[in-house]
Amino acid sequence: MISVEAALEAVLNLVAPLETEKVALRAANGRVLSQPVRARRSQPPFAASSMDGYALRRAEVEPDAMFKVVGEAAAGHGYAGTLRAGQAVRIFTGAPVPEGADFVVIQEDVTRRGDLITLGHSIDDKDNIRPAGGDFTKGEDLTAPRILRPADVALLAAMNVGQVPVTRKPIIAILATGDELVQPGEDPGPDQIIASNSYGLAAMFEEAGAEVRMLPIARDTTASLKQAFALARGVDLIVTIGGASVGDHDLIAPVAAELGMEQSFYKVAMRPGKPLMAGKIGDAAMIGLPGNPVSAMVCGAIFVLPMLRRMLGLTEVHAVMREAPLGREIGPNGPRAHYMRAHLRDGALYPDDRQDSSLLSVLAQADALMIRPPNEPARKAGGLQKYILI
Ligand SMILES: Nc1nc2c(c(=O)[nH]1)N[C@H]1C(S)=C(S)[C@@H](COP(=O)(O)OP(=O)(O)OC[C@H]3O[C@@H](n4cnc5c(N)ncnc54)[C@H](O)[C@@H]3O)O[C@H]1N2
Ligand code: MOO
Repeated sequence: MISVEAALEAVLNLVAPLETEKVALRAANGRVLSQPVRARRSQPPFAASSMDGYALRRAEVEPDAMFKVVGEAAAGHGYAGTLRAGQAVRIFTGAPVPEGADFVVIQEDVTRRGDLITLGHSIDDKDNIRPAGGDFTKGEDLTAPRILRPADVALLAAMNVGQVPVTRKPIIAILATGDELVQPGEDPGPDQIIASNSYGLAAMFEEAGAEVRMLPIARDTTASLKQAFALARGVDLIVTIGGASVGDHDLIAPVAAELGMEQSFYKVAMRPGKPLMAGKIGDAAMIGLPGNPVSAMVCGAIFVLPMLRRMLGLTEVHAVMREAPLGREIGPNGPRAHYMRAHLRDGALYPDDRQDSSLLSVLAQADALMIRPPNEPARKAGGLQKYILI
């Protein structure tokens, strides 16, 4: 049995960043920008008014000063001429500030009669002009790698970038095994249950940027498993669920070995998740998750998501570790690191009383996995406890 840390290092060594593809800006949200992208223009491209009012010369601003309105500048339609002494140009938000002007008086501070304006008595010092390139300048980079958020998409659009270089989506095959399993919506026999893990894991991986190929459920026979593995050809990562333990029907390890799997480890000092295995089958990485639903989901979060992030070319691949005070006392931990389903209440962490690895209802209600190191002694409430959000 190896430690969680050693297992994490081993699974990360099984994968590498994938190649770049270009996608249309409309398809870029949530993808990982793989290379820096250069702004193709400055924004704003010209000094622009930030208010509706009158453009004129700052040096001429004083109470009761009068100006002649000689034209108009609107967004998309600038004033072609040059402003001279005693002149003003009617201007609107977003319009280019005319040559010769360096100040915009908001219209609330002006009285207009015909084409003459008179300034009021309390004009702000602020020029109401956004300088050219004040947001970004041509040639400036949006740095990579980063997961593109809606704000990044807006920025890329403003930079006039229509095609975005992103990391190709990792393709993950999910292979559930077990005679007891049927798909949701089917009619289970009296000894059967629904293959819930595949759906939870698919959702988890897709949310993190993978393309998931859901394989048919393999029966507990060598032939059925081999058939399912064959359907996984060409994927980047094969995730098996169940059949990982030591029972007579736990066939993942022997079948994977027959298919040429180079195993990097089997069994991790972690709870839940002990019978985890990982390795390579041909060019694909493979990770075998335990079948218990909570074990599968916890191992998905702790091991598969970091693998996925590495494939996506991200540099921060590990789950974000946080700390909060423990809300109640807890007994001593056993020899495996314990990933306990916990609730966050008023900033403190309360582990659920029920920690059996079959309880999806408890997992679904939990906010966090609090992480206890192996053999940790009993602890009182109040001390800081490490956790990750789920
Ligand atoms: N003698 C021992 N027995 C077990 C040990 C052990 O060390 N010695 N380890 C236990 C631990 S810990 C775990 S975890 C499980 C893992 O076993 P497997 O990975 O072989 O999983 P299965 O036996 O196939 O299934 C366990 C459990 O999960 C249900 N299951 C399986 N797949 C799915 C799925 N896709 N969706 C929903 N539920 C699923 C399955 O019906 C079983 O109830 O082994 C312990 N045993
Ligand atoms: O490790 Mo098992 O995953 O404790 O239920």
